[in-house]
Amino acid sequence: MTAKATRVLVLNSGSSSLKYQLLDMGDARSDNGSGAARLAVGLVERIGEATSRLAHTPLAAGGATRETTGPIADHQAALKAVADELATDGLGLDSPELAAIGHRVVHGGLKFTAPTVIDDAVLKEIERLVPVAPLHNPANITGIRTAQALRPDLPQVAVFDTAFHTTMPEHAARYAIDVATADAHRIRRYGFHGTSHAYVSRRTAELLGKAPEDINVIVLHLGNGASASAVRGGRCVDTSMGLTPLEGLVMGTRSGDIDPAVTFHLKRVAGMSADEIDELLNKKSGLLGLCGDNDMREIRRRIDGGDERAALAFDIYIHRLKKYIGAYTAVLGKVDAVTFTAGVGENAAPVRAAAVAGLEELGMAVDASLNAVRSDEPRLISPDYARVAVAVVPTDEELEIAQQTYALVTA
Ligand SMILES: Nc1ncnc2c1ncn2[C@@H]1O[C@H](COP(=O)(O)OP(=O)(O)O)[C@@H](O)[C@H]1O
Ligand SMILES: CC(=O)OP(=O)(O)O
Ligand SMILES: [Mg+2]
Repeated sequence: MTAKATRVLVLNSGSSSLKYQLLDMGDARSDNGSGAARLAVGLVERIGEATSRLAHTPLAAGGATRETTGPIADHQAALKAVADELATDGLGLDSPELAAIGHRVVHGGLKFTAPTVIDDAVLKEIERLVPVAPLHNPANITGIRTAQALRPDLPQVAVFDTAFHTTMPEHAARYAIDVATADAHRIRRYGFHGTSHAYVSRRTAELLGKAPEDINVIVLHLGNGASASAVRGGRCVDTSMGLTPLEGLVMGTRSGDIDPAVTFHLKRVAGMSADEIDELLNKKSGLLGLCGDNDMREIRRRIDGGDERAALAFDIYIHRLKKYIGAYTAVLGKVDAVTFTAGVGENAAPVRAAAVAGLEELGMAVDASLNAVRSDEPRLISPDYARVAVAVVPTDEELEIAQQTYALVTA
């Protein structure tokens, strides 16, 4: 590596999307107080459909967003299109300034507790975990293989969603099922969105002017996938997702918690196969299954227009969220902050207001005018008198992945 190689490309491959950022980790023009400068950011969405869309913003080259629409068949084609966009701005993947490529990998099992340079053995292990992250690990693997083909000489680093949760105590990580069966098949609660929970809990401490070691935080990561975590002194002690990203909160298309007997019932009574039930619970449930829409913006529009199905879906979503706030208050004993993050948590003021409504006895409240403020900055939305701070902290998985990747390859 030359002394000039200070850039990191971060790839966050979702089931049907690819988010990316190119960052300069040694640039004084930091735009986020981290010592890192964003050179380009973008998103490819609806991969595999006829209406794929690539939105690319070359921040280093003037900043105007370029949009391209048209079919992008798979994650390999998506990454190639992104590489072309970057090359147009003189930020191509062939640059000698690129130090590494950092990949979000959703399931790392128990083996990976820290960022890891990817070799054949690491890739094999990520492949072995596909059955427990069927929507995510395959996309992550395609991203890694495509990036390796484009820059075989560069270190590729995996940053795992599961890593932050490996501190969970056994009593939170184990399911109450036969131990021999669980151990034989590595069935336990792993948790996901860990990079976000780690980043957001740390930023919450900063917002409160405290050290992460000195506070307890409940983080509510509400995106298309959604999860809650209980963080004591900077370490995760419980989280709502489990063996797979299906457990826990109501999500865009996933059911979250259900009685496991629903699955046998569907098999025995409705004659559904395991794959059909998997598809039902992961892709046709949650808000989408309840009301036909998975985007919270659309659901709020429908509620404002008097739509009762949308209102019931919203109420079910909020009821589950409230249960987890209560549960994690009990797990932590003392809560210093409840922090909302990700697409819904950062943008949907009605979700924040409804989730915290009626929790005054727990010391939690939301100030309506603070909650209505739109901002990209971390901020408090609780009134001064509230014992527990309620905060909105925009997540930045890409920055966190870039920092962990750069630290590893420059160590
Ligand atoms: N202005 C907004 N108001 C309400 N919800 C929003 C808004 N913007 C985005 N969202 C919600 O955020 C979701 C996407 O969140 P995001 O964290 O980007 O998810 P993911 O990373 O899982 O794709 C959308 O599906 C939508 O429901
Ligand atoms: C793990 C997970 O659910 O990720 P996402 O929210 O990106 O789907
Ligand atoms: Mg996400």
